[in-house]
Amino acid sequence: MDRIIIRGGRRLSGTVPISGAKNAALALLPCALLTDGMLTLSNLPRLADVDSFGHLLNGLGVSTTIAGARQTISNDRAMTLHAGEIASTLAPYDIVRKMRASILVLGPLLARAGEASVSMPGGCAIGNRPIDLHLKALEALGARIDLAAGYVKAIAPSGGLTGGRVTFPIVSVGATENVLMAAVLAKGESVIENAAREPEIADLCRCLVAMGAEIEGIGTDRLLVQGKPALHGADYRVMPDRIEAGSYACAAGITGGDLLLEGARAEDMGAILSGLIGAGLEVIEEEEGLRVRTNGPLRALSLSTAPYPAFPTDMQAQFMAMLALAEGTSVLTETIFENRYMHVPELTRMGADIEVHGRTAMVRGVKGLVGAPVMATDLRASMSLVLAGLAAEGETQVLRIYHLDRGYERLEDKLSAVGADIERDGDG
Ligand SMILES: CC(=O)N[C@H]1[C@@H](OP(=O)(O)OP(=O)(O)OC[C@H]2O[C@@H](n3ccc(=O)[nH]c3=O)[C@H](O)[C@@H]2O)O[C@H](CO)[C@@H](O)[C@@H]1O
Ligand SMILES: C=C(OP(=O)(O)O)C(=O)O
Repeated sequence: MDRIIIRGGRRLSGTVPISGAKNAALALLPCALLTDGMLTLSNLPRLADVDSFGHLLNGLGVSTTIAGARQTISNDRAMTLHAGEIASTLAPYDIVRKMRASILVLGPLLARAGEASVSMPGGCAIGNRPIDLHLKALEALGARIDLAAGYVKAIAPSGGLTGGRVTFPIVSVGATENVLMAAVLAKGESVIENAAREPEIADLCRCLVAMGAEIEGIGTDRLLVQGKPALHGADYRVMPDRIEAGSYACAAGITGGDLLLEGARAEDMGAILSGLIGAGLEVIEEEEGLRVRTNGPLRALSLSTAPYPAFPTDMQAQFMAMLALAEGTSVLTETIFENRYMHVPELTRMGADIEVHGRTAMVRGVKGLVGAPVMATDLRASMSLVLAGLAAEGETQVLRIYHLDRGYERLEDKLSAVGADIERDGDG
């Protein structure tokens, strides 16, 4: 198993190309199931999750062809997906357990093929992560759902799904995406209230519209969908990854650096940028992207995660690493996932002073961190350890980096190019 070795203490400066967004790509890929036309997705990041999703779709009868792959650091990979027919409606445990987002084939399969059997994703390191809201929303469109032997078995009525009203009791990104992809092929009108407003949902909506769907309220918490009998193929470019961009912004902050995040979009990153500015960084919108640079010492701040447009849970761990070196005490509150502080004991081993009480973490800034072998159990926690390693004195080894490969494209290449001393080693 690979490990990442970082010798810290170098100031980062230069340009980091921001890849297509993992969380947008994982919602766009299943759109291929909604049409017998060709869907071409460009700016698709090279990530383990994207590959896994491709394999999942192949098993359902979707052909996937990579086009325009340029072997350069600035990613521009396109994939053409074609589901002439749905060959299978089964999403097996072996793939779903690797990638929770596999549940996003449920809505499209039901809508197009009238049935689906998808392994229950189960919990994961950051929390319990139930799928009850996905299932209730699909039931509101007429689906009959049974849980048996670890699988969700869903069947549409004989005439297909019908439009319905869905009011989510809490905001769920995945459940909003699933019901949206079902509603675009349901008969009649659907209303989705308290929909998630994450930019990745708007990206999904825009792709569906390009495929012939009719959706009003894009970017708001009330989506109105007029179902269509069929959708057609389209070409769509995946939005830039705001979480990857935010992570590299923290790399600039923690190393006292100056990075141009090429392709990053300020309009998707309001709360992240406010957090960076609150921590004492300078953020400048430039033609090519966002420049983030240090402007004096890092400052403590208080952050609470919540659904978009508030501060994203997917940035909490990276900010915590950066704030571990800020002047003063920061208070971070995690309101989305019940177990998203697994980086804390590892950061503490590197010299951070962090105390967790329930959902709140008190981060008392320290003068410096010290390199150590560390291990994390999820994607963003792993990134927080990489960030800590970039600033730490001496060598940090990050183990179990398969988590990083799920969500950060060419991490070592991108960081080396801006001055980090980082390498991947094959024996971790
Ligand atoms: C692939 C993808 O896009 N993943 C993102 C997506 O995950 P995901 O879509 O899984 O997250 P949700 O927005 O659904 O989860 C939000 C909260 O709702 C709860 N919940 C969710 C569904 C449900 O049926 N029942 C229920 O109780 C969850 O346990 C969690 O506490 O949004 C999260 C919150 O922004 C991000 O951290 C993930 O990176
Ligand atoms: C939690 C995340 O992803 P997923 O929902 O795919 O586990 C993430 O991207 O931080």
